[in-house]
Amino acid sequence: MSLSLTLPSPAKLNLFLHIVGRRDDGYHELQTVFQFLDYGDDITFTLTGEQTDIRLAQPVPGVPDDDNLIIRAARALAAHSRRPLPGVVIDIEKRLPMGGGLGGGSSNAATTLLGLNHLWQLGLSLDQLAEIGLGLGADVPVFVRGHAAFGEGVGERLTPVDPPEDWFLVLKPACNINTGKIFSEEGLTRDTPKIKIAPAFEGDASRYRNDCEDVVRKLYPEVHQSLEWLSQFGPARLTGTGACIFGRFPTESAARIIWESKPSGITGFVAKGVNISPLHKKLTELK
Ligand SMILES: C[C@](O)(CO)[C@H](O)COP(=O)(O)OP(=O)(O)OC[C@H]1O[C@@H](n2ccc(N)nc2=O)[C@H](O)[C@@H]1O
Ligand SMILES: Nc1ncnc2c1ncn2[C@@H]1O[C@H](COP(=O)(O)OP(=O)(O)OP(=O)(O)O)[C@@H](O)[C@H]1O
Repeated sequence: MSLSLTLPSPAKLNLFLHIVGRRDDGYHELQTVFQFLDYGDDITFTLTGEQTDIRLAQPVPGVPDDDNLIIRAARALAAHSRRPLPGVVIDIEKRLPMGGGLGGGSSNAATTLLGLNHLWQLGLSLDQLAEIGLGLGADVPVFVRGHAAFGEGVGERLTPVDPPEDWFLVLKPACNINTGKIFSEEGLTRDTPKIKIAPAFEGDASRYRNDCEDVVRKLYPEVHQSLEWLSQFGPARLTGTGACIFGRFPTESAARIIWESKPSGITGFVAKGVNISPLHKKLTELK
């Protein structure tokens, strides 16, 4: 077995996001479809001689190591296994914007859980890893399970779905949005009627929407302007609580033509929507 392993940590999109209620603990009940993108961070795990010494090769700017979801995931897994384990140095190549609604931190946690389960040869099931992941964040379980899904509850009740694997243009308006702030806004829609069954196909833009969008447009003019610009070319939507927005295109070249004409000052990327996570594809190849 190799002592070093590099694994993808992909982005997710919320193809739609409905807020259907609020739990007693204040958390919002959602209905959403998660699809992965073939674009994200890369994480390299290198085993060291020292016993259960878990550290980052370099910090993620703005995130103290003890708060980093990579470190928290590795420690949670080590605590669960309750035995001495080889130390590990973890190096991340960050491409996903933070606080963008692309689930970067949650994806990093899931890649760490699956990567170290493999390298440490713990043999935990996806169910066990998803449960550990849920303790780290509501978006972690879908990244652990690795299949596009209709998510309910706070996103932990997952039903696999297969939306079309189209191309997306993802734009990051020049602002950062705090998820907690959006969920605490008074004007947020919280009573969208529940969909009874997992949508077989998310193609009808008028039936499904992102309930955070109106509030985010009002608070962040940059997001409003980007949505107005992108919606000239077809339906444009917010992912998660933003700030990233996306448009869907049938081909890569169609998405790239629009990307070339984007207004200055906006960053972003073109990526393919995929129903099997690139993380799981890579792990299957290793077996
Ligand atoms: C919006 C989504 O990205 C959709 O996929 C996720 O539900 C966000 O999940 P997450 O990143 O794990 O969210 P956190 O960063 O833990 O949430 C920050 C804060 O947002 C609020 N929050 C979050 C998720 C949720 N379903 N209801 C909430 O009310 C809570 O006050 C929480 O303390
Ligand atoms: N490894 C990590 N990568 C990115 N952010 C991290 C990481 N560990 C902890 N964080 C913290 O998590 C916060 C949210 O980051 P993340 O990239 O997951 O946001 P997001 O894309 O909006 O996610 P979501 O869609 O789940 O709301 C960051 O602002 C940062 O403080």
